[in-house]
Amino acid sequence: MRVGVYGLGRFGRFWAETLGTRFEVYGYSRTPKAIASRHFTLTTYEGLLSCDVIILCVSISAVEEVARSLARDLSPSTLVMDTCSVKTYPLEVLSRTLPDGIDILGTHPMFGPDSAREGIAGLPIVLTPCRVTEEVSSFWEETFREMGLSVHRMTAEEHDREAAYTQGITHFVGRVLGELHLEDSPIATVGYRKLLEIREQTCNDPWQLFLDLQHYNPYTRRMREDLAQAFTRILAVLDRTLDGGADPSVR
Ligand SMILES: O=C(O)C(=O)C[C@]1(C(=O)O)C=C[C@@H](O)C=C1
Repeated sequence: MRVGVYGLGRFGRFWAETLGTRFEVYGYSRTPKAIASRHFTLTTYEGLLSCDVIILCVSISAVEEVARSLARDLSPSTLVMDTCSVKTYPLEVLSRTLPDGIDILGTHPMFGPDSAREGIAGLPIVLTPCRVTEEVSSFWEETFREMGLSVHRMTAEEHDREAAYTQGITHFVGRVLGELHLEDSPIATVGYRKLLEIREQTCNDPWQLFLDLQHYNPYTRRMREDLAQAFTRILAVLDRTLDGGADPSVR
């Protein structure tokens, strides 16, 4: 099976290398800067089109444009797999844009080059079958299991609802911490070090990922509002207890 990876940014490169240990992987990048790797072969757009499976590793906001060009050029029965950090929006775009004969399987590897530095064993991946036979979905589910991943099948809606309050909240808090220019300290507590780690990991990702996570997941707005209200509630409790002398155990 020839597996094509469309997009060789930080994640695309990492995923092409990881899959290249099991499959014949061809990496395609629209920017001419892409560098070859031991585990995959660089290819042209035409080379990518000849693959049996094409894995999209592009930003969420680029999916529509990429899908439009693939829709014109793909041969029937190709499997297109996305890897976006949200699921409802890209799967809606792919089903609307790609012709009927093209299979679509949604995935979200819940890790990247930073979080999988020690390997991918035990890390979660979400599988959202969209327009694909059960046989193909099961093949990839089994493949990811054999690679040591923890596979979770869920609908796009279930994924986005849950991811808003797990990944979405983490990136939001990480970016807020990034605004504070916090420094390491010789007396740093374990908890503080964890905060710095969250800042590093989230701010290391492209700014576009942050924007797209907050924009294209329909549940992140609510998460941000909940967070803002929680912040305000805690400040109000402090104001009441510190300034008014109220009992601090009463909230
Ligand atoms: O390991 C990294 O580099 C990541 O940032 C991975 C990370 C995350 O931890 O939020 C970022 C985007 C993907 O959707 C999944 C996971």
